[in-house]
Amino acid sequence: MPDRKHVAAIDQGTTSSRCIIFDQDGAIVAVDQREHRQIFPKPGWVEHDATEIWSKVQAVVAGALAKAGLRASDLSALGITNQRETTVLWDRATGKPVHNAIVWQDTRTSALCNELGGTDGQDRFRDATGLPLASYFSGPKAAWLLDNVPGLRQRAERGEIAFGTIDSWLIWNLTGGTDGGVHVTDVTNAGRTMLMNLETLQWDTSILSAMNVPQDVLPEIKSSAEVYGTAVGQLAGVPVASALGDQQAAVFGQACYDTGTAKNTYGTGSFLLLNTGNRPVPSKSGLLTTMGYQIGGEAPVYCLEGSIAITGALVQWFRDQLGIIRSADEIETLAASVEDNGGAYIVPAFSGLFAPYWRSDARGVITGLTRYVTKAHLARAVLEATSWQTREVVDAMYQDSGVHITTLKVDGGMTKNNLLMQHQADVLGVPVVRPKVSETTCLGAAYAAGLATGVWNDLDELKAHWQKDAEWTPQMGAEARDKEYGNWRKAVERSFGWHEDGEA
Ligand SMILES: Nc1ncnc2c1ncn2[C@@H]1O[C@H](COP(=O)(O)OP(=O)(O)O)[C@@H](O)[C@H]1O
Ligand SMILES: O=P(O)(O)OC[C@H](O)CO
Repeated sequence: MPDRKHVAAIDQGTTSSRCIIFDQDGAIVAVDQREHRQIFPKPGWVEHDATEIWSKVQAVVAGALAKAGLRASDLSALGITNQRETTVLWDRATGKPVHNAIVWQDTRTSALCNELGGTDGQDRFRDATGLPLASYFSGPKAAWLLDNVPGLRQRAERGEIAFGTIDSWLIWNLTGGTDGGVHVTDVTNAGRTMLMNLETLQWDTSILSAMNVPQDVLPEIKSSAEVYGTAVGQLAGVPVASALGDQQAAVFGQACYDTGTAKNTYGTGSFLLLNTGNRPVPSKSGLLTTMGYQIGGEAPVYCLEGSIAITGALVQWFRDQLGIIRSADEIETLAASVEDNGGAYIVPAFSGLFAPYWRSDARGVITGLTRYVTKAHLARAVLEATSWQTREVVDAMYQDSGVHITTLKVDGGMTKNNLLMQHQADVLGVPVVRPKVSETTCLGAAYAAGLATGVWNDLDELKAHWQKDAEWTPQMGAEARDKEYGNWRKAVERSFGWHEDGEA
C-alpha cells in the first residue's frame, strides 16, 4: 500500500475522546478532541452515555481528518485505545445501550465484591485473573446491570444482549453495528474484566458462573494487533487493526518492549506498568498482574501494574473545590514559592485507595497541620502526594519482581510540572524521562495498528522513533528522603477506616 502512509488512533478516555493521525515516522499530523458528560446519579456512582461517546468519537475522527486534509482512503489503519473497565451492555438488534455505561471509578459494586469474595476475600479470583476483587473491574459491573435493569438477564440469556468494554463498543459500531459489526475485544481489555484467565487468554467459565454472567454476552478475545474488521461510514475501507487499554497503549507508545522497562502515565489518576516479559508475575504486594500487549499470534507480554486512583484529580480538587489556584499550571508557581511542604501531607483517598492498599474504607486526610502551614505548603503537599504514591508502587514492583526500575519513562498531563517531576526523581532515586511525543496512548494504538498492517515492520523500528524531550535526575539526599517517606506512610495509615462499605 504505497500511498497510504498515515495511521489514525482513537483514544476514548474517561473525560474526553480524541483522534490523532500520525505519519510514518510516528509524528503527529492532526489532533481533534471532545469531552463528554460525566453522570453522577448517586454518591460514588459514575456513568457515561455510550451513545454520546460514539457520536463524540465520530466527530473527532471527522475533525482530525479535516485538520490533516486527509480522507479515509489515505489511512493505512485505525487503532483503538480506551479507558479500561468501563462497561457497556447493548441490544444487538437495535444497537442501543440498555443503560448508561458504568465507569471504572464507580463504586456501586463494592458490596457485591465483598459478597463474591466470601471467605477468600479479595483474593478469590486473583490466581486466575491477576486482580483483587474490587469495584474497579468490569465483571461485577456487568453482573450488577444484569440484576438491576428489569428483564435484562432474560434478554441476555436469549442472546439478545452484547457486553463490551469501550473498545468492543467502538469496534462494533465502526464495523457496521447492527449491520454486521464485529463483536471482539483484545487481551488487554478482556484482562480488566476479571472474567479472563491470564494463562489461557480465554473467558474463565468458573468465574462466569460465580459472577452469574452468561458467556453469550461476551465478545471474542483477540490479540492487540490484528485486523478485526473493516470500517464502514466515514472511515469506509480502513482496517480496524488494534485495540489496547489506554495504559497498555502507553506502554506500547513509550516503547517499553524489553523486560524490566516501565512507564508511568500521570492523568486523573496514575498508572505505572512494568514489562515483566512473557510470563505473568503474581503480586503479593498490592499490584495487578495484567496483560501488556499481544501482537497477532506472538506470545503475550505481561505487566505488573500499580493503579493509583487520584493524582491529577487532586490538583483539580485544589483548583475547583478549594479555589486556591485558578488553573492547574498555577500550582507549580505557588508550590515553588516555599522550600518544602511545611510538614503537611495530603492523602487523596477520595474513593478509597487503589494500589498498593486496595482499601475501600480509606478517605482523604490532611496531616501535619500547624499554624505555620500556608496554601503554598499545601500546594507542595498536593504535588508530593503523586510522587509518594508512585514511590509506594515502585517499591511494590521491586518486592514482587526483584526488578529495580533504573529509569522511569513518564507521560500525561502532569508531566509538564517540573517541580513535580523533580520531586518524583528525588523520591525514587532514579532519573525520570519524558519523550518528545507525549501522546503516548494514541501513539501506542497507532503503532500496534501499523504493525498489523505492514506500515512498520517490527518493534526495533518503533523503538528507534522514541526520542527524549526532558530528563530529571535525583538530587535529594537519602536521609531526607527516608524521613519524608516515613511521614507519608504515617499519613496513609491515618486515612484508613473512615468509611463503611455499602455506606453512601
Ligand atoms: N501543570 C500541572 N501541574 C499539575 N497537574 C496538572 C498540570 N496540568 C494538568 N494537570 C493535571 O493533569 C490532569 C490532566 O492530564 P491528562 O493526561 O489530560 O489526563 P486524563 O487523560 O486522565 O484526562 C488533570 O487532572 C490536571 O489536574
Ligand atoms: O481515561 P483515563 O486516562 O483516565 O484512564 C483510565 C484507566 O484506563 C482506568 O483503568
